[in-house]
Amino acid sequence: MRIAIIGAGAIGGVFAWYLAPHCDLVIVDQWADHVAALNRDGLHCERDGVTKARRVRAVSDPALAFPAQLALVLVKAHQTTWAAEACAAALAPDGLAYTLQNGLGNHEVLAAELGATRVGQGVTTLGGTLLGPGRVRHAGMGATTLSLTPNSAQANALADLLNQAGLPTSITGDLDTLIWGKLIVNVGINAITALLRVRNGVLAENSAARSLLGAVVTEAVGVAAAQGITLPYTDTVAHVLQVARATAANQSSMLQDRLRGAPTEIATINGAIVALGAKLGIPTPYNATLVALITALETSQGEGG
Ligand SMILES: NC(=O)C1=CN([C@@H]2O[C@H](COP(=O)(O)OP(=O)(O)OC[C@H]3O[C@@H](n4cnc5c(N)ncnc54)[C@H](OP(=O)(O)O)[C@@H]3O)[C@@H](O)[C@H]2O)C=CC1
Ligand SMILES: CC(C)(CO)C(=O)C(=O)O
Repeated sequence: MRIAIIGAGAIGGVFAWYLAPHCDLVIVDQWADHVAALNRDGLHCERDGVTKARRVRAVSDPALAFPAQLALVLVKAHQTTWAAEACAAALAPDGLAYTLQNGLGNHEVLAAELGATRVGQGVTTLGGTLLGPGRVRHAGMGATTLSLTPNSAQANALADLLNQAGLPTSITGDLDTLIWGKLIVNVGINAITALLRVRNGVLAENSAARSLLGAVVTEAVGVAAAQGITLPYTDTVAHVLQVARATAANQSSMLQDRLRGAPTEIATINGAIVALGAKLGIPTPYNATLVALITALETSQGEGG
């Protein structure tokens, strides 16, 4: 089976490293130095202090990945429009794209380009860090869950392949619970750690940060409830704090973006809560404030910010 990894940053790189010996894998990435290093030296993955390299094929032109049966979309949200076009060029006419990105709205961008019957969705709790061109760190093994839709046979084939490659994967028919379960963790942790410039564990230890996290998460729970979405845990704030403790030493992905001056995924995380809240008539002032602060930081670069 030919699989295209669209975006081999931190998490795309980890998926690529595990999948490489198990399928005909092609990495599609816009970062020319990364593509060159991958083709020249292989993909280096560090785990628990040990680094191993695997041979991979990487391309900048998505048409060179054609005809892929499956594309795993693992770019940051601001690159999803590019990823949708890359999928259209890389996929065989009956090929499917699966997005495992965080946040809301990426599925819709892909579906607008490919058609909803060619886009699946999932979440992953794997942890990854991009170390440099051709180099990633696998920061933690986690579960990946894929939607049964739009094609159960393809979903099962992909899950089998990922399990065979050593990445624990299951399938769900309840996509909303899956997506919102992960979204609310990111809503509670990412923007606050990025603003405070702290690792995740601080949110559980510091009482002021903890109560801010509680307020932000409670708004998101209200937005989920208003849509009839069942969350996968009963005490949502306690769950998010537990994730902050479990990933205490991590720099959240939004903090990492801020530290390297890259665009964040604020619009598809806290911004999605604000947009849906406005549509449903639910006030979300804490989330709106986080969106405004992160947006101000992003747009003040070069202005003494
Ligand atoms: N990292 C994680 O542990 C997890 C991430 N996710 C989600 O997966 C998706 C992808 O995230 P992630 O893999 O973290 O993204 P990364 O920030 O690691 O990489 C995304 C892209 O950023 C560009 N890039 C990164 N570093 C550099 C650099 N130093 N110089 C130039 N370009 C650079 C590359 O884009 P380009 O090719 O355009 O240059 C790269 O493909 C997101 O939706 C994220 O929320 C989900 C679960 C866990
Ligand atoms: C779970 C968490 C918060 C881990 O850092 C994450 O998904 C992220 O940083 O985006």
